[in-house]
Amino acid sequence: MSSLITMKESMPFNEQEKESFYRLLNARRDVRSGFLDKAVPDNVLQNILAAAHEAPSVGFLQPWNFIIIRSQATKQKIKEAYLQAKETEAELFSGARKDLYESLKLEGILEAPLNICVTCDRKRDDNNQLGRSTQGEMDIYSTVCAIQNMWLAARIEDVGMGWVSILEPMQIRKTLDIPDSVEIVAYLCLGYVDEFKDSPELETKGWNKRLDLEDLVRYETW
Ligand SMILES: Cc1cc2c(cc1C)N(C[C@H](O)[C@H](O)[C@H](O)COP(=O)(O)O)c1[nH]c(=O)[nH]c(=O)c1N2
Repeated sequence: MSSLITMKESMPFNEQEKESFYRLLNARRDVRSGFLDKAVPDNVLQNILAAAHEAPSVGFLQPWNFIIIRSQATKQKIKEAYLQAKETEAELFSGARKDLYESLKLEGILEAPLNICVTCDRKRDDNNQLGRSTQGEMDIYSTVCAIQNMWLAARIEDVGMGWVSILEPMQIRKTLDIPDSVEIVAYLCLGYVDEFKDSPELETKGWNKRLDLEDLVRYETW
């Protein structure tokens, strides 16, 4: 594990560090294509997982698990599940919107050397209700915080990461033998890539635009 990750820092961040951090936020991308045939070394994977494990979690539950998938046979089953789910999702669109949907590359399951399924154990530390007695889904939100940390760590390690949610959770559960009490939060594809794009692909391909931040911020009440 990298010493950078375990180092406890009480010092404020200097200007260069701040600049790097904001550059990282800006440079993070969801990556679904351009995966290279190059393995992610164990120490790099460890850094990404350690970053996830640094995430905040309600009641300090740390409700996450990470299933590391390298088997091409398993990936193939997940890819089939994706194709099924995508066919159903495509029915939601018509005309030019459907054509655009069909033209998008929305996963990199087979090409990415590494797939990771991130789960939330809903029974972990069951008696520890701190922070979630009124909002029971806080353990899931905590797991999403871990995934965002992975996204950032992957980017700084030069590893592309994409989130594939066009999947029926039941199919993932069956393929990966995940117990019922464990919620599937994310299916991720990771690997070195030929490039990180400057902007979200869904923006450059005309699916959606980045909203103006000022339109989203309200003061005092809704
Ligand atoms: C919870 C969740 C689930 C998904 C995604 C994201 C998140 C947060 N995204 C990626 C999404 O399209 C992407 O984040 C946005 O388009 C913005 O692009 P950047 O992430 O900034 O590159 C995504 N992309 C995709 O091609 N297939 C998918 O199934 C999903 N699923």
